[in-house]
Amino acid sequence: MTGTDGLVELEVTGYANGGAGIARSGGRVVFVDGALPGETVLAAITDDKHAAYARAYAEKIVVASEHRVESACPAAAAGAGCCDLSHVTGEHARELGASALADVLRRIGGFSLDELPAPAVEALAPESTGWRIRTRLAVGRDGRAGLRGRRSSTIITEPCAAPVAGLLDDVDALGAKPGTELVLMSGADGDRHAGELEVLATGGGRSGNQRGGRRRNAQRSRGARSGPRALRNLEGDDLVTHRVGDRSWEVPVTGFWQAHRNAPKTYVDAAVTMLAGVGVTGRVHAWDLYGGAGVFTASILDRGPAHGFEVTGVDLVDTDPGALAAAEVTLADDAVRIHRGAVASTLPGLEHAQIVVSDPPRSGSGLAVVDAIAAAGPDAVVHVGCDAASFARDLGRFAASGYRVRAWRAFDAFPMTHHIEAIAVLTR
Ligand SMILES: C[S@@+](CC[C@H](N)C(=O)[O-])C[C@H]1O[C@@H](n2cnc3c(N)ncnc32)[C@H](O)[C@@H]1O
Repeated sequence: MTGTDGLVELEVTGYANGGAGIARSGGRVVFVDGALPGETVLAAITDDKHAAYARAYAEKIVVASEHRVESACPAAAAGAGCCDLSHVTGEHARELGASALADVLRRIGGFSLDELPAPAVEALAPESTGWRIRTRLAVGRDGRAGLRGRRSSTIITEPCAAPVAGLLDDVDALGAKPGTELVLMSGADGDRHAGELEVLATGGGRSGNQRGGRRRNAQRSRGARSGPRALRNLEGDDLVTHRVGDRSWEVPVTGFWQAHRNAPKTYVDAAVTMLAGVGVTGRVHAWDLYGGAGVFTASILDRGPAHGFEVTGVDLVDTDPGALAAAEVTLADDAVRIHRGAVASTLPGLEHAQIVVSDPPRSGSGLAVVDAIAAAGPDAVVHVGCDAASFARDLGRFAASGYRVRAWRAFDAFPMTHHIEAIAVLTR
C-alpha cells in the first residue's frame, strides 16, 4: 500500500487507545503513530501483515492539527520511545485520553455511558514535564546512558523531559558500566539515588526456525530483566525515602513506587473519598491487592475514621520483595498481614473483607482474579488501572458479577504519553 518514496498519504480521523491516530486506506484501518485526529500525514507503513489493519508511522505532517506543538521532549523528538504524545498540548492529550477511555469502557467493558458517563482526565500537576521520579536507562558500549529508540534498540542520549529536575543530570559521570542498566530514583527530599543493574546473559542460541528462535530469545531476555539481578550503588542510598501524608517508606531503588511525584497522594485521596461517598461505614476488614509498599493500606487505616469508617485490619498482597520490605517497616505497628505472593494463589486463604483495593500492573487483574474477588463478596471494591483496555475489561467483568460502578475518576498520571490511570469504586 505504499506510494512513491515509500510513504502513503493518510487522513487521520480518529484516535485509538494506545496513542495512534486512526486512518483508512485500501479498505483497511491504519493505526498511525505520531499522527493526530484532523491531520493529513505522509506515513511509512511499519506493519502490513494483517488483513483488517496496518500500522504506520507519520514521517511528515502535511496538514497539522491545531493541537500540535513542538515536542516538549528532546529524547522523544530524537526517536526515543518515552513521550509518545509530547507533540500535543497537555489539555488536548487529556481529551484524547478521555475519548480512548470512553471508547474501551463501551466497547470492551460493555458499559452504557449514557447511564454513567466516562470520567474526564484530570491533571496531576499544572505542567506536563518534570513529573517522573524514577527511570531506567540503558548504558551503551561507549558508556553513555539513554533511552531505547521507539522502533530500534539504538540508545538515545538526548534527555527525556519527563523526569523531575536533577534526575538526569550528568548521568554519564555516574560510572555505570557498558551493557548495564542505570536505575535512577528521586526521594521525597529531591535527593537522587542511582544504581547499576547487571544485565544477565540471555543466550543467543538459535533453535528451530528463526522466527521461533527470536521469540524465545525475547522471552529469555524479558525473563532475565525481571529476575533477580545484582545492583551496584552509584549515588545516594540503596533505600529511597518516600512520603505520603504523615507516613514515610524506605523503598529500594528498584522497588515499586508510583512514577508520578503526585500520584500516591492523589490516588489514596480519591479512593478514601469515593469509599466514603458510596456509604462504607463502621468497622471493616480490607484487602490491599497488588498493594506494593502499602500506600492504600496506610491511607484507609489512617483516614477512614475521619470519613466514617474504621479499618480494623488489612491483608496486603504483592510480589515485589523490595516494596514489601518497606511495607513491613512502615506498617509494623498496624494490624496488617503481609503476604508475599501472587494475588491469584494468595486470595483464597484471606480473611473475609468488606473493602477490597485492587491495583494491578498494566495487564490488569484478569478475569479469574476479578471472579475470585467478586465471589468473596466484599461490600465495596476500589479497582485501579493504568491501562485503559485491561481496566475496562476487568470493570466489565465486575459488572457482570453483580458489582455496579458507583464513582470513577481518571488521571493524567503519565503526562506526554497516551497512558492514563483510572480508579473506580464498585458496590454490590
Ligand atoms: C501498579 S502497582 C501498585 C502498587 C501499589 N498499590 C501502589 O500504589 O504503590 C502494581 C503492583 O502489583 C505487583 N504485582 C504484579 N503482579 C502481581 C501478582 N500477580 N500478584 C501480586 N502482586 C503483583 C507489583 O509488584 C506492583 O507492586
